[in-house]
Amino acid sequence: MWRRTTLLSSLMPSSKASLLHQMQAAYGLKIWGAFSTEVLKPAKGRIPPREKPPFITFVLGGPGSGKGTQCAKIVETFGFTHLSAGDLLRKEISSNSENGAMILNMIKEGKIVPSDMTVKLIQRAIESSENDKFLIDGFPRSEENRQTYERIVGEEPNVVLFFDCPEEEMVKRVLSRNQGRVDDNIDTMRKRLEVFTSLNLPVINYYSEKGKLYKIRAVGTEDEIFEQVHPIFAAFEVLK
Ligand SMILES: Nc1ncnc2c1ncn2[C@@H]1O[C@H](COP(=O)(O)OP(=O)(O)OP(=O)(O)O)[C@@H](O)[C@H]1O
Ligand SMILES: Nc1ccn([C@@H]2O[C@H](COP(=O)(O)O)[C@@H](O)[C@H]2O)c(=O)n1
Ligand SMILES: [Mg+2]
Repeated sequence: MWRRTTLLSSLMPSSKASLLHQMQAAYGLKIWGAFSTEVLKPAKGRIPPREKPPFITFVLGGPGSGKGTQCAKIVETFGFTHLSAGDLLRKEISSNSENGAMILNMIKEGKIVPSDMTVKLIQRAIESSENDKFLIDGFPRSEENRQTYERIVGEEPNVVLFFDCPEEEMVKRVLSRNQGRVDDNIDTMRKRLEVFTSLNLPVINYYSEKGKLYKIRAVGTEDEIFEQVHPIFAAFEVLK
């Protein structure tokens, strides 16, 4: 659903907007092309609509496996926009949103926040960016996350990275992270590891079966790990 339909309808005469809404209901929002020529001139300050879906990479791995660290390197080298699902949820807490208290409790417990909330935050962040390539870090964490994204956004990821790291190493990294996160303690870490095994591993297997998964051995120095990541994106740059 990269059609920015709310934005789109607000740029149209009301008769067209109403037609757009009827067609959205009838055709499940797959109608961007029909209206795209009408909105090529964006209003001042508005982001122009995309002509094609953005390039999406899901970045998976257990807590402390180094997803955020490697995403920063991919951003620097390949110009992606990094969207960490956890960071988007933490921002919701600090912006005093109505769901903030519930999200904070879920994060303290290492539990997965209701999928439609997370997907909408991701979708909003993508739609408000002019970039056409994104790293979605820490998502999908469960089959329900994955299916909700597909239902709401209507697209599949182009690539899925999996940072595969031994548990002892992940525990060591998280407990020495020192960034003041409420979930960086041994009790929550145990729960997060359980959630990773029971809910996230099935998603990783799903993408493996679909041939979309790139498994990275996430041990060694940050640069050594990035040496495995670099060729994946370099290949996609060549294909563009
Ligand atoms: N290769 C590495 N070797 C040692 N420490 C590392 C390595 N990569 C990252 N770290 C450190 O480990 C900690 C966790 O890394 P990072 O925040 O990138 O993990 P994450 O997968 O995003 O974790 P979370 O799911 O909890 O957000 C950080 O303090 C980071 O500096
Ligand atoms: N898809 C997601 C991602 C994260 N959460 C919650 O946020 C916590 C921290 O996530 P990090 O990726 O920053 O480690 C995580 O433990 C969950 O509580 C979520 O619900 N759904
Ligand atoms: Mg992270």
